[in-house]
Order: sequence, then C-alpha cells, then structure tokens
Amino acid sequence: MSPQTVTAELRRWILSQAAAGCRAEDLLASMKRSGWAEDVARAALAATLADAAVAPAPAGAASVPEPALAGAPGVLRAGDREVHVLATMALPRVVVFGGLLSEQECDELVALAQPRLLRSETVDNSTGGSEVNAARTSDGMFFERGETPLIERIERRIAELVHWPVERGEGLQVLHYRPGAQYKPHHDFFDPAHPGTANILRRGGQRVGTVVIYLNTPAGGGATTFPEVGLEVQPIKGNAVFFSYERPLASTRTLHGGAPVLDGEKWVATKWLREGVFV
Ligand SMILES: O=C(O)CCC(=O)C(=O)O
Ligand SMILES: [Fe+2]
Repeated sequence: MSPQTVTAELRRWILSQAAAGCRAEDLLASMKRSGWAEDVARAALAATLADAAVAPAPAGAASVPEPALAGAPGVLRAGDREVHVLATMALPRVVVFGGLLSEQECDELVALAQPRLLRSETVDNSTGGSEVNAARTSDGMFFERGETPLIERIERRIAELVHWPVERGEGLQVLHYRPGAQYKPHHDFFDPAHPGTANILRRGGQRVGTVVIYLNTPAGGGATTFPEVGLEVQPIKGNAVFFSYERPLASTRTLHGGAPVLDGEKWVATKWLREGVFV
C-alpha cells in the first residue's frame, strides 16, 4: 500500500482534530511535517471534511447560524464585545447589528486590506473558477482565516454572535466601492444547477449565512438592499447585517445587493458561513 493512501485511520484523525477546533491550515502543516506531500494532504483534507459537511448534523445542532434572540435582547455578548440588536426580520432571516466592530477596528481592517485590493472577482459558475464580473464593480481581497490577531478576534466574535464555529467560515473578504460602484442583486449560496458548484462545495459545503460589516459610512447611497421585501440596510461604520439561508433556494428571499454609492466611497467586510468546515 502506498504511504500516501488516505486510510480510515487518517480520516478519523482529520475529523477528530477538526471537531476539536483545529484549523485546516494547522492540520495541513502537521500532515506535511509527518511526510505527506502537500497536494495529497490538501486533497485528503478537502475530501474528508467535505464528506463530513454533508453528513447529517449531530442531534440538537442548528442547521443555520443564528444569534440568541430569545427574550428579544437589545444587546448581545459576542465574546469580547457587546453588540446591539437594531432590527430583525423573519423572512428573509435578517438581523442588523450595531457596533459589531469598533471604529478603530474598521480603520485597521481597511488599512490591512487596501494594499491588497484587486478588481472583485465572482465565482464563475461554469468552471468553479473566478472571473471579473460587471455586476460587481467594487475592488476586493480575501484574508486567510486567522491571518492576523485582529482578524482572529473578529472571526471569534462573529462565531460567538451567530453560534457558528470559526472553522465553518470562509476567510474574511474586504470590498471597496468607489462612487457609482455597486453589487447587483444576487444570492450568496451557490446555484446547485451550475456545473462548477460541485467543485466549490468540496471546500465545506453550501454557504448558509452571510455577515456584511460596514467599515465606513458612505456620504450617500450604498445600502445593502433586499429587493424582494423592500428592505434597505444603511451602511454605518461598525454595524453589520446578518442573513441566513437554510437551503440554496430563492424562497429564502435572501436576494440582496449593494446599492450604488452616490457620494463618497464604501468599504465592507463580508464573512460567508458554510454548512461544514471550510478548507
Ligand atoms: O456591499 C454590500 O452591501 C453587499 C455585499 C454582498 O452582497 C456580498 O459581499 O456578498
Ligand atoms: Fe452578497
């Protein structure tokens, strides 16, 4: 038997480490230290964790991220910070948060992202790759999960706020919209009918939730809109809009977009949440 075969024992080890909260990057590093070729280790991790993502959730586990809103609290403790609940909606499931980030954290995130911006790409559904998309006229970049202490802190805060493990989150994305730029209405989940989707789902299954954090307050325009229900969330520095979608269906009414920025610029950080461990 080749030493690079993914054995049942290795699969069990990967799953137990992931369940204990070990990050995929750390698993990869430790597999490499034990002599695994990087491409084989990555493939083993992706396949094992993707299978786990489609396995039935343990009894009692929530199937979508959701903040603890029983009792209609005005303030929620999210790890190291108190976050305000400004508005909620049942369908689509939307919660607007006040003060998820401090002003200083917003500024630090913009400063970290700015040198790394590229014209935003969206996933090309036919191949699972990326392409520049005219529907999205912002510039953007992705951080690695846990890339800096600031990012790690924000990720932990989001995880505690919406009760979804850090490991099930994609890396934080930062978008920059110039005047006139927008993100036309779209769904964040991957269209199951598209040929590239199967490939995308190997990295942690479907997206089931989104947190868009406003890193500045544009002088005009730039609301996050949910056109099917006429909801517009004003972009205010440090605030965030959360929405979830249990299934990749339009009936979740989570069609949303970034309205054109009319005056000034707009910065957001987006955290997408997957149903399984994102690798
Ligand atoms: O910029 C916004 O308000 C929305 C961003 C968005 O929809 C996304 O990043 O998926
Ligand atoms: Fe979106």
